[in-house]
Amino acid sequence: MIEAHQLTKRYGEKTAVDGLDFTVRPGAVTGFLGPNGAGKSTTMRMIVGLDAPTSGSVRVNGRRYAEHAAPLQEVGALLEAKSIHPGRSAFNHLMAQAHTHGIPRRRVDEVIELTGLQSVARKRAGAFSLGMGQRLGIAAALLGDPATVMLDEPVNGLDPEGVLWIRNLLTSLAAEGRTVFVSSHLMSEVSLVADHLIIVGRGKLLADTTVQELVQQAGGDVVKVASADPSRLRSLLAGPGVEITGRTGSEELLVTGRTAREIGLTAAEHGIAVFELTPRTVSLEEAFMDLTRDAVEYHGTTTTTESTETTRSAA
Ligand SMILES: Nc1ncnc2c1ncn2[C@@H]1O[C@H](COP(=O)(O)OP(=O)(O)OP(=O)(O)O)[C@@H](O)[C@H]1O
Repeated sequence: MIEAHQLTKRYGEKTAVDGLDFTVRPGAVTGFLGPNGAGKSTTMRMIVGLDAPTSGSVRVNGRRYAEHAAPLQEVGALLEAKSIHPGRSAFNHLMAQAHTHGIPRRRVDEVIELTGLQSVARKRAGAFSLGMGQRLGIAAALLGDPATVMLDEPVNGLDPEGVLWIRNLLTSLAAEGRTVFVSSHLMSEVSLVADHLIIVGRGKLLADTTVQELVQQAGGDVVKVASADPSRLRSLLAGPGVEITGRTGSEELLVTGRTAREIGLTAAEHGIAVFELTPRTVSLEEAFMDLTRDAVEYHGTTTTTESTETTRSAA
């Protein structure tokens, strides 16, 4: 369990983390999302005591990191890939850590197997590919068999096989009842593994939600319907919780709050010919971008110039 309370970090004039309140619970994967520079890495460094909060606090499994007698057994973290002595073998790197923390050699063998490093464990870590380096970092994070596992951008630069491996690992760690906290700036990646989402922008909490709720908030599922009589269909479909958008003069309507089946049946009942009926799920990426738009530091330029008219009925 990770509990942040009004967690704040300033570097001079810059507020990197701004009054964050959140709880990361055991038994689930929680995604920590935000655009570049949102404060994710700074937050994670404070969780493991590598940076001190300017104000506020963060606790892991009920205590501040420094208050734990055996912190490696409480929280395992992958914060920066390849922060390893390049001349040392993977095995020796893990053994050195195990020694200093009173962890038996058996556990070193276990994490080497768990991360699929058996064949390269005796090779110099300096010669490792990015993927192997990530696996070694994860092996080190899991060494203390910690109840809380925290990974900063673990899939960065990995090939598809490595990405899949990390996804499966995160899911199984959560299934074992651990607290799993994983950061990314890619919604598409996190949504595949995370049950819960904590979204930040410019150091502030933007959402503490689930994938499903986020889609709902972003307008839920939309159905596109093209018909012979859009204005009649529009009034037939109107009702509580229904939103209908359509360009003037177009035969297409975008409907939220009615299923494709309901729309098809209504059209058939009233003899309105339908040319197209397409359910469209709001992409998570769109929902995420909507939420973080104001928090992104550097924007590209895009413009939309469609004129639309909206029928919205009160829920
Ligand atoms: N040691 C530091 N000194 C000064 N500013 C810092 C320091 N560390 C981070 N920052 C600033 O704080 C903000 C948050 O940075 P942080 O690395 O935590 O963001 P992030 O969400 O992890 O971003 P990314 O996805 O790019 O890694 C950024 O504007 C960054 O420039």
